[in-house]
Amino acid sequence: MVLKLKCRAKINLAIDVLGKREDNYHLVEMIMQTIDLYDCVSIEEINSGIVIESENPDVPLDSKNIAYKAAKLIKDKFNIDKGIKIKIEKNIPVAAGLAGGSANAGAVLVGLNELWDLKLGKYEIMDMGLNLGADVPFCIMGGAALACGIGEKLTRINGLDNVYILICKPDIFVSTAWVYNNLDISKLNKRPNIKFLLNCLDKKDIYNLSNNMVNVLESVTESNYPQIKDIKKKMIEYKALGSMMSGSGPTVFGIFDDFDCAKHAKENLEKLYKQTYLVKTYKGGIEVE
Ligand SMILES: C[C@](O)(CO)[C@H](O)COP(=O)(O)OP(=O)(O)OC[C@H]1O[C@@H](n2ccc(N)nc2=O)[C@H](O)[C@@H]1O
Ligand SMILES: Nc1ncnc2c1ncn2[C@@H]1O[C@H](COP(=O)(O)OP(=O)(O)OP(=O)(O)O)[C@@H](O)[C@H]1O
Repeated sequence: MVLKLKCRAKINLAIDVLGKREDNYHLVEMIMQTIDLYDCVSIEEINSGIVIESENPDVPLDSKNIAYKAAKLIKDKFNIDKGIKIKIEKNIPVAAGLAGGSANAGAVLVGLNELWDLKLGKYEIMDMGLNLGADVPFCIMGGAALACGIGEKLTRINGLDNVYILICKPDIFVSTAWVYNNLDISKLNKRPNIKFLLNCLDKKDIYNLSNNMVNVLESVTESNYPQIKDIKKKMIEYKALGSMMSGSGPTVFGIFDDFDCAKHAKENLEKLYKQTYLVKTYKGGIEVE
């Protein structure tokens, strides 16, 4: 039996960093939003081992793949001696700040729970996901959330409802660890007002939301990669209500209230940056087909 799952990318509408834990992970306050840009992950039982298949050359096919780690975690925890073949059809840009790998890992946990009838509840799966990465629990939950702790303490919130999001990823590689390690918390001059932004979401005021988004990681990535400023400037020129870097970057997103403006922006940005996608925000998370 082959089980097929869709797993979606996220953007961050706000990121604040409040401190650092002893293990060097940072304490954050973030607004997370799922978007309808998804990878298709199919899983199939085999006799032994963990096999990863993907046609995208940027996706590792060995134990470095976070989907491999997810399968190993389940196999070890439940002493399962059967193997698994995981096929990843990538649509989410890799190393983008969109949590594509985390979404794949989430899909494997959700899929194996079903395939092997493990009877884990959603929160148990999310807890297991945290062992793989800070973004994994949110990818499993989906929709929109306020994320605290290192990103795992999630409170469901009213998110953006069917709003156009233009995603634009410059062709550069940014390491999440490098960005966090180069952030000087004592020197942050602009921080998000999370309460205000949550209030905007409650009132469906996407104009004030778009104008007041802040990601404190942006200045770190931006200082090394001028493309980020360039894309943000162009998004606004093309009439985005607001534009910001997602996660640790380098993807920049723009929020649009008008389809024609969003389409025009896409057509122009993709001449310079080929990984440009026009999508909408999404209410769900991982879905079994
Ligand atoms: C930037 C975001 O994508 C925003 O949603 C997340 O905070 C990062 O989540 P992620 O990529 O799932 O993070 P992980 O794979 O767990 O960690 C990658 C690296 O990022 C740093 N890291 C991550 C999350 C966090 N709260 N503090 C950190 O300092 C750590 O150096 C870690 O070694
Ligand atoms: N299943 C996977 N899909 C994509 N990349 C993967 C996967 N497994 C491991 N990787 C490795 O992880 C790195 C980060 O990829 P990913 O697409 O998850 O980044 P991201 O969007 O920045 O994630 P996040 O926002 O959670 O930090 C890549 O450089 C890639 O080599």
